[in-house]
Amino acid sequence: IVGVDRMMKRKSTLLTRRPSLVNKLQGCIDGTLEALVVSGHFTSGDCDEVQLPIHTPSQQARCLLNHVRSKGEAAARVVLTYVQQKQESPVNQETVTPPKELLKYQKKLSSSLSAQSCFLSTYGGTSNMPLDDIYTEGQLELAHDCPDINGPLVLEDIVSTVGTVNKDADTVLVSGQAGSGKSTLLQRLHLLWARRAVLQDFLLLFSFSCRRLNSEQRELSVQELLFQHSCWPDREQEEIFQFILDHPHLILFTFDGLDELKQSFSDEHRLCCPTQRAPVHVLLFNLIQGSLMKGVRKVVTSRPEAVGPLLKKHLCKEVLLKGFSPTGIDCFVRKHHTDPTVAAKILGSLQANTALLGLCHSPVLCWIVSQCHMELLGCGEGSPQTITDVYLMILQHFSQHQRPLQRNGAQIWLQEHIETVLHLGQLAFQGIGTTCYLFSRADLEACGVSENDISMGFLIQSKDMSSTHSNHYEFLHVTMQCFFAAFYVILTSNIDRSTIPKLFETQDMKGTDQSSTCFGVCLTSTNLQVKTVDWGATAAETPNLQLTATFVSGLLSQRHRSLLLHCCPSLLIERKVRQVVKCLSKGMQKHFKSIPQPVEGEKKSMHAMPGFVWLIKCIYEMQESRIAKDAMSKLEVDHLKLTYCNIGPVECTALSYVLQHLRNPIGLQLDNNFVGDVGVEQLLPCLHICNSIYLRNNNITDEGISKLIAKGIQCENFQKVALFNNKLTDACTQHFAHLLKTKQDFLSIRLGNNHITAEGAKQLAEGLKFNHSLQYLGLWGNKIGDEGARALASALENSQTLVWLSLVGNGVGSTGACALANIIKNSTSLEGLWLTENCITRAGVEHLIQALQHNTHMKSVWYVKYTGTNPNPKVSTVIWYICLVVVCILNWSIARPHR
Ligand SMILES: Nc1ncnc2c1ncn2[C@@H]1O[C@H](COP(=O)(O)OP(=O)(O)OP(=O)(O)O)[C@@H](O)[C@H]1O
Repeated sequence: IVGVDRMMKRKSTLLTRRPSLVNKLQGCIDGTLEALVVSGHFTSGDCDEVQLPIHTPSQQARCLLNHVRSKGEAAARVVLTYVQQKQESPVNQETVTPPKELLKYQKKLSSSLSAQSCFLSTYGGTSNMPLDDIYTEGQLELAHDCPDINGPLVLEDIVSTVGTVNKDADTVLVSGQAGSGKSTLLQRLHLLWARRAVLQDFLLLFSFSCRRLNSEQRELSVQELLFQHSCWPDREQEEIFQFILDHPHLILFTFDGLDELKQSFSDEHRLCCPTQRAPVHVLLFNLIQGSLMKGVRKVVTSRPEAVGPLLKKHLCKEVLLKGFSPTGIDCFVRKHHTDPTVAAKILGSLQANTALLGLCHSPVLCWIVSQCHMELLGCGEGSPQTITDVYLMILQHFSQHQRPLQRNGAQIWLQEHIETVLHLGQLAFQGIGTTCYLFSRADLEACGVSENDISMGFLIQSKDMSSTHSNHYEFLHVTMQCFFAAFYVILTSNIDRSTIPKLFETQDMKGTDQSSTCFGVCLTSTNLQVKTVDWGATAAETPNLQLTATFVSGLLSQRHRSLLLHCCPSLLIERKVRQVVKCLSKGMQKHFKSIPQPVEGEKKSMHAMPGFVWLIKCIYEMQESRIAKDAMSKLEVDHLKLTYCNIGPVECTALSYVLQHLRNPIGLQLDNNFVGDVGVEQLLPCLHICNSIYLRNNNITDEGISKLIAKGIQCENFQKVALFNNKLTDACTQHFAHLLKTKQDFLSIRLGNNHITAEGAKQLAEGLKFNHSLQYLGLWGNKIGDEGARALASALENSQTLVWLSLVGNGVGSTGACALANIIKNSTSLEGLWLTENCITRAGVEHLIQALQHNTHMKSVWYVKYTGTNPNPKVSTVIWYICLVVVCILNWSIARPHR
C-alpha cells in the first residue's frame, strides 16, 4: 500500500503538493480562478462553487484543487504555473535605476560576449558556423523528480526558479557527458543574453571558463576576477562594482567545465570579503557556495563524475543535459546541410545503421558524422559502428582536406600524416596526463607541433576576452585530445610499459582519494616535457582517461590493425593488444569478484559500478566476439542491475554486444536511464538471454515497444517486462495483446504511469482472453476508466493464473469495481487487487466486499480508499467516512487467521 501511495504521489502533482498548495493558493484564489477560466478549464459555475461565501479561504483552496484534479493534467499545470509566477515575486523587477556608467559597461560586456559566442568553435579549423544557424535544442531534464514539470525544460528554465530544491542556494549545475553540449548551451545562453533576448532581469552576465581559470597563477579579488577575466569598465570601476555588490540578484555568473579545474571542489577555505585576494579556485568555490556574493545567480557546467556530495549540498538544482533526441539529430543534420538531398542521404544512412544513430545522440559525434558525410556515404558495408570508427573518419577527413592522398590505397592515408598524428598525440597525451587542455606556443614546440600540423585543423586558437590566452591553443574538442592521446599510446615505442595497465585501472577499482589532485600546474612547456605521466587520476580526470582507454581499445581492434601496421612494427602492436585484452579481462574479473553471494532464497544480483559500463564499452570497441565471450563466461548472476548508470543508446549497443554471450538467462534492470527507442533497438540482440527486462523511466515510445515485442515473441526466455513511466499510449497495447496471445508462458506486464486509456485496456483484454499464463498486470497511473476496467475484468474473470492486478489511479468508478469484483469471486490465484486513488463509491465498495466474502484464497491486502471528486462536498465527506468504516472492516476481516 505504501508503495502504491508513493507511486501515486509522483504521478499526481496536486496530491503530493496539496498541503503547500493549499497554503499558497489562499492568497490568490481569484487570480487562479481567472487563469483557469481564461485557459478554458473552468466555467463560471466552477468558480461559484469554489467561492461559496461559507467557505473559509483554506476550504476554497481545497475545493479548487479538487475541481482541478477532475479537469486533468493541463488544468493542474495552469494552477502550478500561476502559483509559481506568483511566488517568483518580482524581486528583480524592483525599480532599480542603474547608473549611466553601468549601462555603458553592460553594452561593452554584451558586445564582447556576443563576439565571443556567435560562432561555434568546432568549426574553427575548417569553416565558420554561426551558432544561430546550427544550434539545436538538447534534451534537458531535472536531476530530481519535480512535480511542477511535465516534459522537457527549455533554456530559460535553467536560470529560473523552476525545479529548485534548495531555496537557500544560488548555484545551478548543468551536468552531462563529454560532448553532450554543455559549453555550447552556455554559449547560446550568453549570445541570447547579449542580444537581450532572454534573462533580461540580469543586468550583467560574467562568463568564466574553468579551463582558462586554471592558468591564473595570481591571487585575485572578486573584482579583479570579474573585470580581468571578462572586460574592464572604461570608467568608474568602483561604482560599478559597488552596484554589483548591492544588487546581486541582477547579476549572473557562468562557469563552464568545473571538471576541468585542477582542484576538486572543497568548502574548507571560507572567504566572504569581496576585496580580499585569494587563489582563483578558492574564489570560485566560495562564489558557488554563496559565502561570497550571496544572491548572485551562478550556472556551473560539469561532467557528472566530478560532482561530489560536497558540491551537491550547495546547489539550488541540478539539470541534466542528455544530448540530442532523435528529432534533435534530424534537426541538426538538416541545419548542417542546407542541401536537403545531402541531409536526407545522411539521415537515411543513420536509419540503416542504428549503432551509428545511437552514437549521434552525442552532439559532438553528430557533428563529426555530419561533417564527414562524403566518407560516410561512400563507405557502404564498412559504415562506422564504434566511437573510434567515427573519430578515425574525422581524422581521415581533415587529413585529406589538408593534403589529398599522394599515393593510392585506402590504408595509407594515416601513413602519409603519421608525423602530424604523433606530434599532436604527444601534446594530447601529456596534456591528458596533467589535466592540461590549453597549450602555449612553447608547449607546441616541445612536442614538435609545426604550423603544418596546426593547419590540419585539430588545434584551434583559444578564444578569450582577456589577452592572456590569445596565443594559446586547444584541441577542437577535448574528446579529440583523448583520441590523439590514444594514438600516441599505441604508436610510440618509448612510452612506459605500465602506461596501458594504468590507463585501464578505473577510479572505482582503485579507490583513489577523490578529493586530492595528483597533478601540478602544467601550463609551462617544462611541465609538458615530463617523460612519464602520473596517472593517479582524480574523479574529475577519470572520464578523459577512460575515454582515452576506450580509443586505445578501438584503435587496437582487428579492424584497424592493418591501418596501424603501415605506421609501426607489428610486434609493438601485438604486445599492446595483449596488454589491453589482459587489462579488460582483469577489470571484469574484479567486478565479478565484488558480487556478494545471494541471501538464501534470493537471486544472485549484481549492481554494476560505473566502471563496469566503461569496460563493456571498451570490449565493444575491440569488436571481437572472442573477447566478449571470454569476459562473460565468468559472470554468473541471475540479475544485472544498471539503474541510474547514464545508459543511453551507445551504452545499450555495447551492453547488448557483450551480454549476448552470457551462458544463463538474466533479469536486466535498466531503470532510470535514457535508453529511448534507439536504445531498445540496440538491446534486441541480447533479448534472448533476458528472462525479464526492466526499463522504467527511459523515454520509450510505442515505436520502441513494437520492436521490443516483435523480437521478444521469438525469445524463449523472455517472460517479464516493466515499463513504468515511459511515453506509451494505446498504440502499444495491440503489440502486448499479440504477445499475450502468442506467448503462453509470459508472466508479467507492468505499464504503470503511461498514457493508456479505455481503448488500450480493451486491446489488452483481447490478448488476455487467449492467455493462460499472465500473473502480474500493472496499469496504475493510466486512464482506463470504468470502460477499460470492465473490459479487463471480463477478460480476466476466469483467469486462474493472475496473482496481482493494479489499476490504481485510473479513474475507475463503481461499475468498473463491480466488474472487477467478479475476478475476486472466481479466481483461485489472485492475491492482490490494488484500486487506490480511483472514484469508487459506496456501491462499488460493497460489491468488492461481497466478492471478498466468496474468496477464501486471497492472501494479501487489497485496499480501497475513496479520494475521487464529488461535486457536492457534503456528500464527499459522508462518503469519506463510509469508506473509512469500510477500510476498518476490511482490515479487521483480513486480520482474521484464515485470511
Ligand atoms: N546544441 C547544440 N547544437 C549544435 N551543435 C552542438 C550543440 N551542442 C553541442 N554541439 C556540437 O558538439 C560539440 C561539443 O559540444 P560541447 O563542447 O558543448 O560539449 P561539452 O558537453 O561541453 O563537452 P565536454 O564535457 O567534453 O567539454 C560542439 O562543438 C558542437 O559542434
